[in-house]
Amino acid sequence: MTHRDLCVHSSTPDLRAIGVVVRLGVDVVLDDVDVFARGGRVTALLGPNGSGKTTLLHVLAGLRKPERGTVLVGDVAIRSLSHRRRAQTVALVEQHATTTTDLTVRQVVALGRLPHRRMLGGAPGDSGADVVDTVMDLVGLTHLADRGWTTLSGGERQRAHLARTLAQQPAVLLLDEPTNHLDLGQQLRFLALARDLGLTTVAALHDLELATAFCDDVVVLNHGRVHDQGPVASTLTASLLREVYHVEASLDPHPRLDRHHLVWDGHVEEHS
Ligand SMILES: Nc1ncnc2c1ncn2[C@@H]1O[C@H](COP(=O)(O)OP(=O)(O)OP(=O)(O)O)[C@@H](O)[C@H]1O
Repeated sequence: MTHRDLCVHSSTPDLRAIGVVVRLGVDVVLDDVDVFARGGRVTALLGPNGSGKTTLLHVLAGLRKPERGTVLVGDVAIRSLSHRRRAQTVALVEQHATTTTDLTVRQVVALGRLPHRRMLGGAPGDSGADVVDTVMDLVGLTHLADRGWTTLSGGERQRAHLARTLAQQPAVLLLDEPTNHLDLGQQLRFLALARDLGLTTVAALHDLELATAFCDDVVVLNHGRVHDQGPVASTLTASLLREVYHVEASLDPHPRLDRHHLVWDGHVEEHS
């Protein structure tokens, strides 16, 4: 089994948020948000701290019901699906996912198979052992399969959470700051893997260089609104970076590679 065999869906659907409004306490945290993530592509979800990225990912995953608006996977409203069907369709790797358990790494990854097991009638159905083996190999954790979960380092846990999520075999993969515990090599491997899977992927990232290198499109949030969205290089303009991040920077053509890279002139505005 290879990573290509992991996709059990006949097509990779587009993901759309339409007119999403979320209020937390008295604050409107997402304000009439429209997002389009094209099927099979990797979309970076960018924006300053507190701009609404995690909240939007929870809405996209169907975990949070917006006050207004809807999320469509293909032409199906995500919240119209049963929990089980939703888990087979969309999977979220959380930013601060914690699992305190006595389980081994392999058992934690195997939890991702639960939405695919037959719940009634006694027949265990597909145990998905080959899927679990494949995803553990993909994230480079096979050698730690029998280790206790609590003995893993932060980066190893992050990779195991990705493996558990991939074991769900979703069509849509949502990642909340997936590289924050990873060393440089693991960051590059992780995002290359996410790209190569060919799923509809939305990844909240703070590292604009990684977003530029690995993502096709970007959605930029600011104060709970979509500031702009579209292909990476044409969307992350110097004026957007100034307005949203208050830095003097631009995406310039890379001198050696066939892509853009971030150039920052060293100036940064003080907090007002
Ligand atoms: N339970 C809550 N009650 C009130 N405000 C909340 C609540 N949870 C989150 N917020 C606020 O909602 C806003 C959006 O938070 P969110 O976590 O979605 O932002 P983010 O873009 O993911 O931030 P970061 O980059 O720092 O992780 C923030 O201003 C946050 O303080």
